[in-house]
Amino acid sequence: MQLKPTIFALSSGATPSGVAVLRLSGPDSFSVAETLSGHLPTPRMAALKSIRTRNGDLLDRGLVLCFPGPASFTGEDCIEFHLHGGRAVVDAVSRELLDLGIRPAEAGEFTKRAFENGKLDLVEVEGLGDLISAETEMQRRLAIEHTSGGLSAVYAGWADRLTRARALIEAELDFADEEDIPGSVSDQVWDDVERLKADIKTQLEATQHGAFVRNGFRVVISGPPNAGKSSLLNALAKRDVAIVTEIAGTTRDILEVDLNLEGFLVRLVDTAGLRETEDIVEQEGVRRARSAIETADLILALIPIDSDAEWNQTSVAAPVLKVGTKADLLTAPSIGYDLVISSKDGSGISALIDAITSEVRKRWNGIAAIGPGRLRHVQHLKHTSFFLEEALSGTQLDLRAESLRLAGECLGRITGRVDPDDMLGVIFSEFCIGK
Ligand SMILES: Nc1nc2c(ncn2[C@@H]2O[C@H](COP(=O)(O)OP(=O)(O)OP(=O)(O)O)[C@@H](O)[C@H]2O)c(=O)[nH]1
Ligand SMILES: [K+]
Ligand SMILES: [Mg+2]
Repeated sequence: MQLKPTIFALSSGATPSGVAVLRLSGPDSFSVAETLSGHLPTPRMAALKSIRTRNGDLLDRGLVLCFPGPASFTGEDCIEFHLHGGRAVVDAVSRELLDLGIRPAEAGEFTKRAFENGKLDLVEVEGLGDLISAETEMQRRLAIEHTSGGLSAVYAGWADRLTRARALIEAELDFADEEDIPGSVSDQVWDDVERLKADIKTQLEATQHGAFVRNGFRVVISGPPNAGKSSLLNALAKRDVAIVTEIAGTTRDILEVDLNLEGFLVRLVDTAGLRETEDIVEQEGVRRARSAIETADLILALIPIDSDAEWNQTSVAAPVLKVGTKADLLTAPSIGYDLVISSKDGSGISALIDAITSEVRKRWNGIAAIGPGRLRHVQHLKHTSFFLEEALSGTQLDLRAESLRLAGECLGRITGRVDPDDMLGVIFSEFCIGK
């Protein structure tokens, strides 16, 4: 293992806090920890220690843990100091570490080392990032799947199948004249490649679905100017996020507020009122509003119940809820709306939240499996299946084998491990070529 500089960082949240965890990783971790806190405890066992400067001044008393590499998070020797979580305490110990030649870690540097030392693959790294930033229960569940290696194992299994297929095809190419190679392994290989392609198609769909858990279910609030869109956003957010005035054309930028509905991230999007206008700032607002509608999972089409405006955006893909607004202004029954609300007196708001939640559920129930929802995975999976199709439809065996190789490479990019040398091992285990 290549030796890198020793780094440290505050790994717990912002100070002040009950406990602050300072983490060190790298070849000098143990010697530095010994300088500060004396004899190190048994690996992975916490010990209460006095932490002192080199002059013997007491900085704090706290727990010290050591994790010898490679069985540590980063794969390097690691130390954790569990200090009292005061800013001055953390600063004093950090200063001492700097004086001892340890440098502050860059963002993600511990995880980067874990990846470089083979402790985590890219899928697990992404899962870890998602887990740390997870705000809803569904995001947590999705992320924990991907940190614990479940998905990596699926990809690794596919990579193995591809490697095997390629090895068999190349063996057929190389040793076609020899007698002890089974007549035609091709049929069996291509059957499996066909199955793999189907598996990847399923995974691709699941991965695209994951975007909805990871990035949120986008609910776009649309309608004519002054429909009460920003008022509704504020009512749902329970705070004054958007400017509300009686002037038509108040909102121009896209405004987003996140809600957590039954464990799902729901992203509410307030938009400019749709109308023809000479004002170039408002024109840009309307353009943004239209593009928000195109990426919506659900559209709330707001129309004041005392107006004769209509929702006429016909070519949208997402489901549309027609919401009559300003219900407090009219007592007569209103028809033609899915729901009627008043942001002023709050009527209908909880029914609207129920309706949004039920749309989220509907969407969720239509999903058989869920993947990480990352564009990177989607792209690599698409490329993989492109090359599988090339391999399946090709006529020349050597070119088909090359397509399998390219497919394997695309798959390998997902986990960050492209393993070209796996080939020989498989060839030798399948055939006794050397005899
Ligand atoms: N009586 C009543 N007035 C409302 C209600 N909701 C909004 N308004 C008023 O309608 C006007 C427009 O509200 P906004 O929330 O700014 O409407 P908007 O759709 O965001 O308007 P633009 O951003 O200009 O497109 C304001 O004067 C609000 O106070 C409501 O439920 N009842
Ligand atoms: K307005
Ligand atoms: Mg507005």
